[in-house]
Amino acid sequence: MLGLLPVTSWAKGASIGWHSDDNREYLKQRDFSAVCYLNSHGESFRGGLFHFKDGELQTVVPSAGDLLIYTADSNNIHSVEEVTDGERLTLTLWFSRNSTHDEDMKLISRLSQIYLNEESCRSFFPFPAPASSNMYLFSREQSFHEEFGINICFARLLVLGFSIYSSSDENLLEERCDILLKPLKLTRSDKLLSYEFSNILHALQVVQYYLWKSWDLPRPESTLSWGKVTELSHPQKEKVDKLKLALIKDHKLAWETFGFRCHESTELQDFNWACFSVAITAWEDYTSEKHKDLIRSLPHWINYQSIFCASFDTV
Ligand SMILES: O=C(O)CCC(=O)C(=O)O
Ligand SMILES: [Fe+2]
Repeated sequence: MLGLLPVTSWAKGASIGWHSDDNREYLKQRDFSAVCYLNSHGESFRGGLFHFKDGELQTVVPSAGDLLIYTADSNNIHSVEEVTDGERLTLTLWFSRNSTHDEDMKLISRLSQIYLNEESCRSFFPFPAPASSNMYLFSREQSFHEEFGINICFARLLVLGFSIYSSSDENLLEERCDILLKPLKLTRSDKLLSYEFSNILHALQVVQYYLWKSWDLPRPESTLSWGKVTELSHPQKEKVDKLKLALIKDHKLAWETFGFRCHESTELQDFNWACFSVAITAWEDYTSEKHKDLIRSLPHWINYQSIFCASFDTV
């Protein structure tokens, strides 16, 4: 029986002190923990070493593909050193002996509700629905107040050289982050792409996809397949700056948190809107393929009451 959190990103500054993984009343169902390291210490990040408090194995140096398994109780108190540079990526899983805590079934039932309803199946559009806007607030203080922090989606785009234009009313700026949950456009070096993204997550995912796949994407046609690019007018520029000021209260924090990724900006140096426009379509194709896979697999998952069907065939 399995519980999992999706990929965890440990940005610079992240750490966790001594703890066991079942150290809260609501975590008592955890029997075993498994951490799969998705990238390597020394290559992708510095710091972030894993330590056991007791026992023979004291320190684990994360290396891509390694899986660390231990009991979730106080026999295995552990900690993670502060990440001092780069981004540490892990996949964390918890196993329970108690089947009532099986998260597969919860997820399958949720997915069935969404996808076995024909109406929602037909109306599917592969754009991510953002969570509430304060989910994306980050600040140095524990209390994530928008007066001090940064909006992490916006900060990530900013560090990669993009900014955002929203044609929404001026007074929407008052609502700050909520503006990012509405349709918006991307700008870069005073140029504006007329294509309208559904929301900030849509824009961010296309940018990430472009960074990931830019070498594999088909060559752009001479004209942009999505919208056109214009020079930002003076009033538009003012609006872009106003939004930036409203969403990034702590500029230094934005760079500290995401700036290490700047090697990616070399890929963005000869940025080409036509290529980017190809990425918009390619991303849409990619996500709708994933969606089709999910619909195809769902009956099988329901049948087996599990998403992760391990095969025990001997080689
Ligand atoms: O990422 C790791 O190495 C361990 C993470 C951890 O201790 C936890 O998530 O409870
Ligand atoms: Fe832990």
